[in-house]
Amino acid sequence: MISIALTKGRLEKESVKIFEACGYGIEPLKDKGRQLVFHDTKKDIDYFLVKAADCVTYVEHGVADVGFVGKDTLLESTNRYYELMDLQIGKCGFIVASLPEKDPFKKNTHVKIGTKYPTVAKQYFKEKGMDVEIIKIEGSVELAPILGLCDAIVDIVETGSTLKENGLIVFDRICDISARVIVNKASFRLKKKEILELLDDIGQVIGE
Ligand SMILES: Nc1ncnc2c1ncn2[C@@H]1O[C@H](COP(=O)(O)OP(=O)(O)OP(=O)(O)O)[C@@H](O)[C@H]1O
Ligand SMILES: O=P(O)(O)OC[C@H]1O[C@H](OP(=O)(O)OP(=O)(O)O)[C@H](O)[C@@H]1O
Repeated sequence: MISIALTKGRLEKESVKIFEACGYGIEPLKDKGRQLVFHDTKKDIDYFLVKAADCVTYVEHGVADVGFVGKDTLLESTNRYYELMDLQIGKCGFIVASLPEKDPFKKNTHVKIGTKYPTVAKQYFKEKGMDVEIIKIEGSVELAPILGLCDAIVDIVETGSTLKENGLIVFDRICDISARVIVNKASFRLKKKEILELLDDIGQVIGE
């Protein structure tokens, strides 16, 4: 038996599609109501639906053998797991953005960056040789430079419509993001055959 922690929300539907394409018995997840634990109707697999950061926690603690989670979340976490596959779903990117007149790279004084991703932001500006103040924000990050909480933001962009509708522009693209398969280190030793089979099945449907 293996257990898989799936990130609920944006990655959920596309994750379910992958298991469907693999021919797994994932139907219970398609009509789930408020249920959070599911057993595959064809394979010996349990699925849990969790928030992104918790997906990493469950995998690190070995409660889930495998996790499907965005690279954005992994970049903010520790790395006490194996990252074994790019699922090619949940594609988006990290950017630095602000109002056109608030270019953070042209400011000579103290620069404040609002973000849900402090580790990524800190690392990025450190590499640029800029000593910035990071202000942690939990959501609606685009509001922060508009209201004057910060000079610029580090956030996720997918279609670009949130930035556009709020009058913000991109000053730099930090990196691409997509969902990854992570695996608990001990599980990979103890359940290697089952996990490799799973990765092989997924790899075939996503064309890796
Ligand atoms: N436009 C996007 N905005 C945010 N995340 C996206 C986007 N497109 C893909 N993703 C991916 O989907 C994952 C889950 O995002 P989702 O918004 O569902 O949850 P969240 O970031 O934890 O936010 P919330 O606190 O609103 O649940 C992200 O970690 C990221 O990898
Ligand atoms: O480029 P787009 O397609 O417009 O997507 C980007 C937006 O999506 C995310 O926010 P989310 O919807 O997760 O809400 P949040 O503000 O609660 O983080 C992200 O933080 C951006 O605000």
